[in-house]
Amino acid sequence: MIRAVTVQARLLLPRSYACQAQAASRWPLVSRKPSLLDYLQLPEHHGDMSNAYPTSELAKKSCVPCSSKDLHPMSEDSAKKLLDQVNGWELTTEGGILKLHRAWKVKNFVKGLELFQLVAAIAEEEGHHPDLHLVGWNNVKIDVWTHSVRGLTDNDFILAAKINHLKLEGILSKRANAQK
Ligand SMILES: C[C@H](O)[C@H](O)[C@H]1CNC2=NC(N)=NC(=O)C2=N1
Repeated sequence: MIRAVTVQARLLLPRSYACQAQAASRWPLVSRKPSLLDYLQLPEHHGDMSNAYPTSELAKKSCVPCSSKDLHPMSEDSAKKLLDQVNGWELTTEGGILKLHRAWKVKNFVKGLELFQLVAAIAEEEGHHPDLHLVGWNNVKIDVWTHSVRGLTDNDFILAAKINHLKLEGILSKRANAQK
């Protein structure tokens, strides 16, 4: 009985990637559900290393608690300087609040929810959460900002960089992304 409870608990609790890898290695391969690790990709080494390296550095960092008194919103200039480390993300301002924004077209509604699940696992691990939108059944939009300071902090760029390392081949609409 204890084993059954343990197994149930393992499936439900968010866990760090390393734990997940270890846990996944112990599961019978026959019916292993894809874990978050199946969707994580390390940045491939392209010819041009100009912005592959900084992004992986950013993605290796961890967010600090948003309740920290040392957290302050960064200026728009500071945010612009960090943008080249988070490919595909742009700055937007909504209600006077500076945010990071990115949009994807996914294969279908369920794949959009799968993407949300992958992002949620990172957010829970980091204690830092994005605003998730799934509109017109296959358009995912994600906004990232630090609510406690009503602006952008390093936490937001770390979260965006980690999201950028998700392997999304099976989730994104091939047609839409081929056009990019
Ligand atoms: C107590 C806990 O740190 C806060 O509620 C966290 C949760 N996740 C968060 N996520 C974001 N994006 N901003 C926050 O201010 C924030 N605060």
